[in-house]
Amino acid sequence: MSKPIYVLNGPNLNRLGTREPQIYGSTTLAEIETMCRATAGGREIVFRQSNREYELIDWIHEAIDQGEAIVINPAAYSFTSIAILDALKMFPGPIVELHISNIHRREPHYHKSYVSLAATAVIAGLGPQGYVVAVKAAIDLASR
Ligand SMILES: O=C(O)[C@]1(O)C[C@H](CCCOc2ccccc2)[C@@H](O)[C@H](O)C1
Repeated sequence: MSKPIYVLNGPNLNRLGTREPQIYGSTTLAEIETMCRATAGGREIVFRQSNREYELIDWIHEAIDQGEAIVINPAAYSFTSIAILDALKMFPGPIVELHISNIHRREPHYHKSYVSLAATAVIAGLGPQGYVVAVKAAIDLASR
């Protein structure tokens, strides 16, 4: 029995589809969750979002004990949170960092992600479909 893939989402992503569609598209986080579950090929997906740093850290700890891979869109915490980086460095399996937008083509404060220092792979700029690519990549990396 394989262990779940954790798909974790950081601050403000609960507002996807309501603002800035020119940057993030009009797909809601609930629709993205459905896309991820449809991609998982029967594997369990744990899909969560929080605006609280400590909650994301608690879920990373849960994944350390119970998960096979992590897909994470840390949102703005990518660029600020050493605490999330430290938690991810404890995770033994593959980590795919995911950003809907191409953060490297945006404002300079979005260019350096601490999370990338722990990520196996980084996907940025594919829009909401990037979550599907990230889940597929996580499953592949976990099977190697
Ligand atoms: O492109 C991404 O996925 C980001 O992680 C999204 C973050 C923003 C989270 C979503 O913020 C929203 C703002 C307005 C409407 C909907 C979402 C942003 O801070 C990162 O630089 C890139």
